[in-house]
Amino acid sequence: MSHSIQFSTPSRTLHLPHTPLHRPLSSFSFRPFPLTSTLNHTSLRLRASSSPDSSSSSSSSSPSLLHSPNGTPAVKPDDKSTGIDVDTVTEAELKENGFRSTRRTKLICTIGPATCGFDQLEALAEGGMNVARLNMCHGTRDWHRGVIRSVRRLNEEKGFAVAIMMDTEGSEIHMGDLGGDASAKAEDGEVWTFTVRAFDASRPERTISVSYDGFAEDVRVGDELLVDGGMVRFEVIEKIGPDVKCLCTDPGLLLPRANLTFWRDGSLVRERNAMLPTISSKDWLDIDFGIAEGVDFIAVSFVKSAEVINHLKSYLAARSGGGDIGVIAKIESIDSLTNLEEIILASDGAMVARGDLGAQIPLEQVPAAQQRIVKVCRALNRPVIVASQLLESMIEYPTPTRAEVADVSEAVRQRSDALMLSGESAMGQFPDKALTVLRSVSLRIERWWREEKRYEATPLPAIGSAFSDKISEEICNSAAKMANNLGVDAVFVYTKNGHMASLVSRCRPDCPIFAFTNTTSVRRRLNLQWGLIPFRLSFSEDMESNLNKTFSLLKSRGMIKSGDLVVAVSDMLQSIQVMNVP
Ligand SMILES: Nc1ncnc2c1ncn2[C@@H]1O[C@H](COP(=O)(O)OP(=O)(O)OP(=O)(O)O)[C@@H](O)[C@H]1O
Ligand SMILES: CC(=O)C(=O)O
Ligand SMILES: [K+]
Ligand SMILES: [Mg+2]
Repeated sequence: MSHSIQFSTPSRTLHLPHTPLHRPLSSFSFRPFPLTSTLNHTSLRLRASSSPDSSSSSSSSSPSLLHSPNGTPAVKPDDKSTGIDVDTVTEAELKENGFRSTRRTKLICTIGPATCGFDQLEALAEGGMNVARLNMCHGTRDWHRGVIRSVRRLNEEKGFAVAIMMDTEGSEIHMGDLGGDASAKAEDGEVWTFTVRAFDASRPERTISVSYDGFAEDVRVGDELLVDGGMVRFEVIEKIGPDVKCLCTDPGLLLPRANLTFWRDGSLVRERNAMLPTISSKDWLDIDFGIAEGVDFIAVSFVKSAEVINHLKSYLAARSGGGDIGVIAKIESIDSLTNLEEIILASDGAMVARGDLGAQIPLEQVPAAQQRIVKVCRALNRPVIVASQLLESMIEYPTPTRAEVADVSEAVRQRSDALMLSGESAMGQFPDKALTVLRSVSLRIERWWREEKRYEATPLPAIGSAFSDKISEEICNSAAKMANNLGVDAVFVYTKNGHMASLVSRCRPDCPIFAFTNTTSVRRRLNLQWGLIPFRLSFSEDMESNLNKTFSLLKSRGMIKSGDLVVAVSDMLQSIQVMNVP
């Protein structure tokens, strides 16, 4: 006995015959309407009815149904029964503890000198890295190319779907590199020279180069100069041509290419900054490099408005043949907070870049800004990353502070999609340990959330404007609700462009979401989103056959077992099915 719920119009009842193969408990199927003028007269009617039970011949499982990211079967030719590509970490997690134990919060590692080797990258992937971030402020393009290719090789050889995020330098004011030094210590009372001169060879003692030619002109004696949002502070005491003499008033560690801001009478000086382009000419060259190397995301630093995002997206569409690269807006300036909603709507995701944000607004305002950005992203269905200083002390020490653990917990509790390591993984002494901390804290807080049954009080606003989008949204909302209420083991989502998967993820269901998609690039991009376990699958239009194949492949790998309860949705046939794994 099964039920189906249908959509109907006054003129026509749309009913999709359901052919259950796996003893479905129920099925709800409907198709999006063609977008015609009859839409205005559309009424929604829910009706329980008997579903015609036809014995469709299920196709037997194809050994290479699920492919590795490069499109080749991830199995050895002699292992025909297990043609499924999944990374070892997910597989082990699923086998050991079942669906419920998998981590939902995604983890991003900035790659730098501490982690750029193949073995180091592999250790990070094994440790749960979902996305590798490359900060174009540092390193040469050759260096970045080497990292990108290593990650790709890792994906191909081990079945990982680690995505690559390229982060633009932007044209804000920052220090130069330190002539090869990893850091420099500024002590209280010392006088340092900030200069727009370039050095030929070695850096003169207590001298720092500044990226912005107008610097010496713009600062005034008496201004306060903040490195990295106040990690080190100076007071401008004298200007001599291109050199600015500054007295250290708050000592600390100067890191290569650290951000610089200057303050006058308690306010950030930003007139000149506002004239600088968000995407500099160097950034455009980096973007071309990113397109050529096939990066998955471009994170745009110091976004001020939606315009620059739209501009970049149309450039990418023209250059890379359409939406293969996701554009992430970094929220790290006052302007980006002012124009938050329009920026997020224009983007494919956002980053709470707390490092620079904390240099532009008072530090005590950063937590509220973070909460707001996370909420807006969730409402508008864009993945959101919380970044910077999550485990800063772990650059030097093997254990985090209690405060850092509390900060990570809060980001997970806010249900952000991803957490990001910067210096901890790029140049810290304990990159693997920092990743382990992110992983274990995420798992613990996620479990706490489920145990406490802390469902969100506020419903998610409707976002789609086309009617078929609205249907997708309703299907995903309902599927997630059913998954929670029925206590199912997993939601399966079959999606071509990833949109349905993101809609399910947005609901943050209690169970993990297995996202099956037929392109490698979509698979990697889904790896940024909360709760999604992305697979590549060459699926057909026939959902029953897709399900059958998936079940047998996952079962043969011991990743699911008979009796597991699954809710399945798809963007080909807009339907919800609930069934036990046969
Ligand atoms: N590719 C790299 N090569 C060398 N060092 C790096 C690299 N990437 C990061 N680092 C080091 O890690 C530190 C922190 O990382 P990162 O600069 O990405 O911080 P961030 O505040 O997130 O950057 P930004 O605000 O510029 O995007 C840097 O100061 C630098 O010392
Ligand atoms: C990540 C970054 O750019 C910041 O926190 O400033
Ligand atoms: K950057
Ligand atoms: Mg920044």
